[in-house]
Amino acid sequence: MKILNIAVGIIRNPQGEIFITRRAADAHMANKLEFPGGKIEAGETPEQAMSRELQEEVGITPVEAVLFDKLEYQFPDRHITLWFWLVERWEGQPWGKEGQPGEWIAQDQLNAEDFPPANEPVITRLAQR
Ligand SMILES: Nc1nc2c([nH]c(=O)n2[C@@H]2O[C@H](COP(=O)(O)OP(=O)(O)OP(=O)(O)O)[C@@H](O)[C@H]2O)c(=O)[nH]1
Ligand SMILES: [Mg+2]
Repeated sequence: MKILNIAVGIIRNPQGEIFITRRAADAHMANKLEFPGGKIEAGETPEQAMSRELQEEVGITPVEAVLFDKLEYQFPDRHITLWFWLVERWEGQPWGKEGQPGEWIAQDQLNAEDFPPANEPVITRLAQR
């Protein structure tokens, strides 16, 4: 059983839109929408991991991040702990730096079925506000 610790960023602009990317066709949860992020490496805090991943994947540097939620999820082959950081201040402009499509989506238009199942409580919370 794989144990994964993941930190992701919910990048939200003043219009209430969130920057979402699409997972690669050959990745776990292929073609699903996702919040940019990835595995927390040894010696990193969850916030440091999120910040590094946002620089690597979407080319921004978070200036401030607030923990939005922490969830556990059991897949058939892996157990994941997900840290969701709300990022409303950053430097740079997010884009799909690794070739992945990225787009701004109004948070009340987000659809839980488009994301990995672990994200469901977070999508529900975001869609309500
Ligand atoms: N990035 C991201 N991963 C998520 C989300 N929800 C979710 O269940 N996951 C799962 O968390 C894991 C994240 O892995 P990842 O592929 O982004 O990790 P990474 O960037 O370090 O990838 P790499 O090591 O292949 O370069 C995957 O198993 C993925 O399915 C999400 O919203 N964003
Ligand atoms: Mg990733």
